[in-house]
Amino acid sequence: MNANILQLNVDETEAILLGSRQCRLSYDSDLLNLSSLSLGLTKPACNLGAWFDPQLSPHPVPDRLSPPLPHCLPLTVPYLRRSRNLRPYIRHCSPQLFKCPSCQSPQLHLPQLMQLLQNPTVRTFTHTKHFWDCFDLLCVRQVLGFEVDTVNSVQFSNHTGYDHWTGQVMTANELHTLYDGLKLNGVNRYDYVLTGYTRDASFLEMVVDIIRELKCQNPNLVYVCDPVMGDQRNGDGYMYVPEHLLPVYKEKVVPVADIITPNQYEAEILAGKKMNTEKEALEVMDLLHAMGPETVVITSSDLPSSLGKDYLIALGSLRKIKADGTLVKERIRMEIPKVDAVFVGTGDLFTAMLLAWTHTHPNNLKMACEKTASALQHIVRRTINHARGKEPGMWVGGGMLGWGGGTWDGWGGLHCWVVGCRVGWGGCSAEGSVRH
Ligand SMILES: Nc1ncnc2c1ncn2[C@@H]1O[C@H](COP(=O)(O)OP(=O)(O)O)[C@@H](O)[C@H]1O
Ligand code: PXP
Repeated sequence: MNANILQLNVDETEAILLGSRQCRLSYDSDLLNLSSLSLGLTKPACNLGAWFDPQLSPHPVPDRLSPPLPHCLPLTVPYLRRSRNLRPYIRHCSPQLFKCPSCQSPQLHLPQLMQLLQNPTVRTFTHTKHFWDCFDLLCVRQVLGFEVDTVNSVQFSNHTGYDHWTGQVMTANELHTLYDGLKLNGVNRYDYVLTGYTRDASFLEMVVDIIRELKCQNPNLVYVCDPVMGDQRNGDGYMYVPEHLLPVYKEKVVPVADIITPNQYEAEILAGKKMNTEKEALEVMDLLHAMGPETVVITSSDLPSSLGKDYLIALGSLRKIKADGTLVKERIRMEIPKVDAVFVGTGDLFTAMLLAWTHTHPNNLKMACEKTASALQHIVRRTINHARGKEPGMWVGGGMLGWGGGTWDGWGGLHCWVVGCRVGWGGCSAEGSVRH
């Protein structure tokens, strides 16, 4: 767990039992014994998908798990391979057992990325295969089991943090045409809409119109807005979208959003107030709540951390009035170990993860934020290790999957619409994402 930067949550530790039906049925105890840990199993779930990552293989292999883990897992693979839906994902899988050279304990080696999807189908009208969107979509759709339709709000050569970039910006008319297609087919019912980078004011206004319409279709729709506008560089804020987008976000977009995920700079310009202290940060979040959203998460800030300068602070705030009229308020502060590099697109990933985890923990913002931050931490560390040559390529699969390790139940048929950008041509390599 330490190696994967996870903390044991005593209230909610998730365990997964893999094996043939016979093997699973033979395990009838309510307690799972793992080395010195005993986990009580309260809510079994089955057939939800499985992720294997060699980085996660327990070390040393616990000897009190029954049946022993090294025997159980290789048995599982042929069993899973028999399922028609799962076969394509595991046909290259050849699990092997080998002995750890140092301690001689049995180790299980599985291919680095093996994913079994709960909902393998996807209705996608604009397919994106490029880095950041690919990352977010993989994250939400493939790893966490959502069906996602994507719209490329822009298609750029690279991130706009670079000195030069080229590409196309989608117009409001083009977005409307796509949406019309969905409407004509009667497939415009979504559970979530997530928007990220956009740089055209009329496009943003069209997004708002569409969200209003989608909310009529499904009054429970949750709109998650990452108001991507700018960031701090060397202590000064700067915009990477045209400045006239700010009033559109303030007056039109944020008021229809349910969850917003600005960074410190974006929170300050939206609220029209600087946050130099935690007290001011809480005031900024209150101002943002007053604009509309029930949930505000400031994804990073340079507020001082009690743990020292190597930590960055993220803040969350939930403010909602329940049906009985009572006001629910929750504030969260996370101290996140800083990795000494500048990452781009982490905000996108944070928002995608938060969407997924608030879905799983609708009444527990703290848990959703912790799981999101944990994933981000794992991924930025792997990214930097890879960039420094300490880890092999294709970290994306291992990084994302390494952190999950749980079971997810009850996620059938959710639809999510992502309006974001398509950036870069580098495929899933880490180099494109780190600027020193
Ligand atoms: N240098 C870093 N070290 C550790 N974590 C980081 C770093 N940069 C980003 N992150 C992670 O990514 C999340 C979002 O980053 P942030 O910079 O706020 O996004 P953006 O400015 O792109 O919206 C943070 O909450 C943190 O978990
Ligand atoms: N520029 C473009 C083209 C982007 O796609 C994004 C992320 O969506 C950004 C800037 C903002 O990136 P960051 O998450 O690093 O703030």
